[in-house]
Amino acid sequence: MTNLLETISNPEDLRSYEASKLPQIAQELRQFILGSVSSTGGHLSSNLGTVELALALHYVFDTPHDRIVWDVGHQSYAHKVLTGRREAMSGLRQYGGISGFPKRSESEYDAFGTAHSSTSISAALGMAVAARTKNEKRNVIAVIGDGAMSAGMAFEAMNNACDNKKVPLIVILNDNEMSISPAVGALNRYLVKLISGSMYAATKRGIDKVLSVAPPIREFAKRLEGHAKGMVGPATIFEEFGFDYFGPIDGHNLESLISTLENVKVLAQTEGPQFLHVITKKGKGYALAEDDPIVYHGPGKFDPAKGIQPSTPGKKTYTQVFGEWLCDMAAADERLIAITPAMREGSGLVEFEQRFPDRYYDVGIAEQHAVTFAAGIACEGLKPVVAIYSTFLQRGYDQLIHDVTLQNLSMVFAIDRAGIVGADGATHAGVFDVAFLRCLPNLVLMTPANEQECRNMLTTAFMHNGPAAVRYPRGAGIGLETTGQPLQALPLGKGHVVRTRQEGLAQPKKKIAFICFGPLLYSALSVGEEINATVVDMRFVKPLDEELLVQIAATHDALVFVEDSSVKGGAGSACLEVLAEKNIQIESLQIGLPDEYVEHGEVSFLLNYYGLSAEKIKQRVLSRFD
Ligand SMILES: Cc1ncc(C[n+]2csc(CCOP(=O)(O)OP(=O)(O)O)c2C)c(N)n1
Ligand SMILES: CC(=O)[C@@H](O)[C@H](O)COP(=O)(O)O
Ligand SMILES: [Mg+2]
Repeated sequence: MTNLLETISNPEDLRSYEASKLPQIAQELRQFILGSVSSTGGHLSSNLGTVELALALHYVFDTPHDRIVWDVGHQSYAHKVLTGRREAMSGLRQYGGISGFPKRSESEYDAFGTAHSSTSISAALGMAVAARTKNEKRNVIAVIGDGAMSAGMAFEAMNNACDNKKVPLIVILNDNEMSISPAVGALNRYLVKLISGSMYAATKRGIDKVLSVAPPIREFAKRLEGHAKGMVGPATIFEEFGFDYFGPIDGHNLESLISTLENVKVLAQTEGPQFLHVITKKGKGYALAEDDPIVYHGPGKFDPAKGIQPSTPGKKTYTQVFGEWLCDMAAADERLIAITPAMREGSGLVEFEQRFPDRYYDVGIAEQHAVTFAAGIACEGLKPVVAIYSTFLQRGYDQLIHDVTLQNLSMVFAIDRAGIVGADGATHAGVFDVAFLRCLPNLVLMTPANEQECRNMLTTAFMHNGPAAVRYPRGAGIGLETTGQPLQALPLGKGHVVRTRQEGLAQPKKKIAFICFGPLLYSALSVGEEINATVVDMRFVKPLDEELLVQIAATHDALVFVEDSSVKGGAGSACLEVLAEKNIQIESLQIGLPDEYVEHGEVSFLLNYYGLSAEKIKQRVLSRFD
């Protein structure tokens, strides 16, 4: 049988097929995604779940003239394949290859860049308003998951959407009852009720087969009228927001999807904002992913025939170090409360939830709420630990200022994924936190160079009377064993000298000192050994060990600041501010991430690319000072 997927270079090709061919294309597409993602790594479960939806959308709508905004965008692989990037999928998330998320610069079909959740309805509404203002006939579709729908931004957008009456906005809720871990919260419970209620009503009334075939347009119109007159039972929350609501329908039934979308398309142009609720299965079509969509949410490479195999334990990741510390600290101090905005697995909280369920809060994709919720807990004398990725803390910045640091509340921010994160790229790189945190009064900010320091810093943060943050990277440390180590705090604002340059050696001509923040200390140390430089582990970005800095400046000819965060506004800049204030002049070089967005790719490759590998650090230092 001819492989139809291979004949499709763009959605026009897809639209040239009879609808009866779509199930075959869906099957080929699903197989392709499984084969492709298992050979590159990437987001699998969500993509297997949206194959039919992507096909139906590109079949019914006139893309790229009509706009599709994929929320988070981790489910956009089928869309990528159908829009000319089938071959490029082999380079997915690798340096120079295509992104794992929609990206405007990558394709005209990527209407909006996404990766951080819950932006789709706002962006789509903006596009729909623009279309109406410019008198362009265009449909704009936001595809948003049930997890992403839990965030404040999605509600802010819905709150605003129907005030802009008659804009051609279509919101599709892709409901698979999962976030990365099981979806949480009242909205999730409401959706579950909505699904079971609708199915019940449909069966009882024997009218539209809600989960199989969609009603024709006159049935849609009848239902709209019925809702308006309050005849079809209570309105859904989405109708209360002002949308026309349809569904739930089976998001794997192409016939139903296509006829429903055709109807919704007409209604959006005449009636304004439409809301379609589709039910999908995360991991659909690959039994292992259906059974465990969490493990297959974002796997590395694996053999699809065998599935993901247990790996031989290697060095512990910082996430594991944090997860262990959290359990140890919770056992030692019952004031500890752990909070995650929907990142239980990624942040290392699985064991904590099992052991301390009463002190565990998954608040959904709600970083702003997570921070202020923790602030409230801190006001009452308990000790919240907010486990959050650096990039997602960006969402909670005002809360961090206004609710936490301004009130000098005692709480801990365990900031994971600081620095370069690798395959997720620019949207997820944790490179701005040092710059945006170090300017906040009252906040203590620590950068561990290794696992033991990480554990000690978390303890320091926990014991500190005020807000404190520890930022640590994705992946493993140097291999220090922290299990069972005492919970020991460090002296506040004190760095330490790891290596002292030896006097009397000929090379290099200048006395150089590396002033390091975080895990790049070990790259600097290996260069320091080679070129006979002093190496300092500063530990604290705030408060800075000014005394040590001044002393090192007084005894060296040049300072090299090393950090895995943005040079602009970074820790090196903090040191230079102190030196300038004290009128100390010394040659210096700042090594960190440049004033540009970090690409996706392997971490080791990117470190080298951005001049942060030991080899590149050496080259840069010698070419500057030797
Ligand atoms: C602001 C923000 N917080 C957290 C995440 C991490 N994250 C990515 S996907 C995801 C779950 C999304 O669930 P849903 O929208 O239902 O999509 P599904 O994974 O079920 O396909 C989370 C929490 C993110 N991308 N953005
Ligand atoms: C799409 C998204 O935001 C997450 O799935 C993210 O890709 C997870 O990253 P980690 O693999 O670092 O947990
Ligand atoms: Mg979901």
